Amino acid sequence: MAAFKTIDDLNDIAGKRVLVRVDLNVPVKDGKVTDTTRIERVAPTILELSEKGAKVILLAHFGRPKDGPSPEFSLSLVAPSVEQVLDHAVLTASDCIGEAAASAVAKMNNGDILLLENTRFHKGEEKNDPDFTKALAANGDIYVNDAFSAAHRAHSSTEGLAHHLPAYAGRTMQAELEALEKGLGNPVRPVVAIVGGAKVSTKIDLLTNLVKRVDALVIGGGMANTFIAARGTNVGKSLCEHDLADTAKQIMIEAATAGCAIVLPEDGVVAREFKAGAANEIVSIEAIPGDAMVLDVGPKSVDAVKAWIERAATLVWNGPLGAFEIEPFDAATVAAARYAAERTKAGKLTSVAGGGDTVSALNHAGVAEEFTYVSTAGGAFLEWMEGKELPGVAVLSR
Ligand SMILES: Nc1ncnc2c1ncn2[C@@H]1O[C@H](COP(=O)(O)OP(=O)(O)OP(=O)(O)O)[C@@H](O)[C@H]1O
Ligand SMILES: O=C(O)[C@H](O)COP(=O)(O)O
Repeated sequence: MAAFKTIDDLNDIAGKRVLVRVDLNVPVKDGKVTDTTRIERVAPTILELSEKGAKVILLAHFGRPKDGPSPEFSLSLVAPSVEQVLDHAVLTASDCIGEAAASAVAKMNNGDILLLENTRFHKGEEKNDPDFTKALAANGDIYVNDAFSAAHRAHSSTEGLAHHLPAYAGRTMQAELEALEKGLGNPVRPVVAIVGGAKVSTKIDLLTNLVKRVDALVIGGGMANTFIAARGTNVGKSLCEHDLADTAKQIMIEAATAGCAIVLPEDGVVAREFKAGAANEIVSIEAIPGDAMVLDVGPKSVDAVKAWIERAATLVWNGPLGAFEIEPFDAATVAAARYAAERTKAGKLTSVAGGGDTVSALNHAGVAEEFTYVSTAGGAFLEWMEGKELPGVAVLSR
């Protein structure tokens, strides 16, 4: 039995007003949605509830408006894409509470889908203000949260509502929680984590939590330079947070105490310019030229990463191994991603990945679909990997 109620626990919902919190915080350029992934993820929940005859009322935030309503942050920009992805009419209302919302809800027929305006147009949303939460709750009989990627926020629409209405996890929330449980909650061992990306400073909590939870931690990307420098190795002009040497040492000590192997690059691909096609060479990590920077881990390191993936039953991944946006410094990330996908397809590995750049890197490698689960959440995925309790998830727990 799931640790939280899901749509499977909902019976006889025809005619019921179901408030569904979704994450429609999608990228928009020149007034058009440029990536509909998040809408596609919540579509199954919306359509399932609509098919069961519920009046489906969507609640979402969009951007970070500071001073109340503004056209730039209006969900009316996103509504046409929601309609397109759902292939179903989507009604809209000019507010998420008050008369505008109430009259739009009153006009709904069973199975209709209504998108209310940006919840963050009201200050009460981010304050989780009880009066605002009550005003939202007035339009619903049931609350379904399908916005894992906003679950690290204790806001009225992500947390507060669950105290006012019977609360259930939507299909995407359910899938995300089940995948994350397999990744770190109750994983099959050995568990290997790959953490890369630019800086240690943004991922200290993540690294500190992981060394206690996984059997091996592979560190790549720019952040590996900080660990290598902390060991006393010269990293030339590489991206490196020298002031975090003590933090890196402490993480290595904690890993040793917990029995977690730390895997650092043995070689690197160095260049003198941060640009696509820059002249480059492979060097041992102990011999980085003083005027060069490491932009990717080298072939020996890739072999070591693959060997760890081969040993692993579970892989969690956040952050690319190199500057994957500029070729040829995408090579290690692409090779490791493809190998993890191959092992997953062969049924040997459970692979869970998340993070904005990580998802782009897996898409670039052409294997995002082949991982066991790729999270569309940014901050929420990281906080979950850091071992923090997510308020929007905690409140759904049975
Ligand atoms: N050796 C390197 N030198 C400089 N930059 C690097 C290096 N390796 C990786 N990067 C950069 O790290 C960035 C990705 O790191 P980040 O930590 O942001 O990933 P993420 O956690 O998946 O993404 P997000 O923060 O968007 O969720 C990329 O822009 C990449 O170019
Ligand atoms: O885009 C996201 O990660 C979520 O929608 C949360 O948005 P926020 O960081 O503005 O709360």
